[in-house]
Amino acid sequence: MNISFALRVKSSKSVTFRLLSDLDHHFHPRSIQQISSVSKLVKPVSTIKTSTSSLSSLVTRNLSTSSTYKQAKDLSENSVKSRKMAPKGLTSDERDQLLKPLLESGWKMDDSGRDAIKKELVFKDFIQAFGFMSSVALKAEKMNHHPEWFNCYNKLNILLSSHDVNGLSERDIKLANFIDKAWSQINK
Ligand SMILES: C[C@H](O)[C@H](O)[C@H]1CNC2=NC(N)=NC(=O)C2=N1
Repeated sequence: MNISFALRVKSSKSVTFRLLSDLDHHFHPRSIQQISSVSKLVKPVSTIKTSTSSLSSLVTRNLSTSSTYKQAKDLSENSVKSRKMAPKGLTSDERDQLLKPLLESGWKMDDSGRDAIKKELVFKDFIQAFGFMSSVALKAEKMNHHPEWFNCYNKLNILLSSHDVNGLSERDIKLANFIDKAWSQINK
């Protein structure tokens, strides 16, 4: 009588062991020895399966309830949020690439020592100046980034800097470019 049994090994291919027995159904000692050495090496798939699933549920159960896990989770979420939210100033590369063209088109570095840019615009009259200010104001509000400006009749002095980084940021570049584009439309 021959007995065969299958064991699923890592490659998930089942390996069949055929146990040979002699006529009076005694298993050859070699077969017994073979089974015991193999069975020590490989757990039956069902055991592996149940242990894996119970292990994973055990881990999940522990993880989700442990306060350390929760703290770690909150910390990582906050750090992602804070990384997203943290305002940053202009890098030196950005100053070369983004600020330089503005300085060549009439913007000047503020001479009070602040890291800020300024520009004076002269309009036909007060109404044109105020209308321009209104269009810039809408953009500033939308960006949540506001100019510091002074208007006297048809003159408008604009200063841009980012209070939250105490200096120039990409938001100032963006608003300055918007202002230049709006100015060019008035002076077509
Ligand atoms: C509370 C409000 O969102 C902040 O003060 C915004 C508003 N507008 C701003 N404008 C400017 N220029 N810099 C800022 O840092 C800034 N921050």
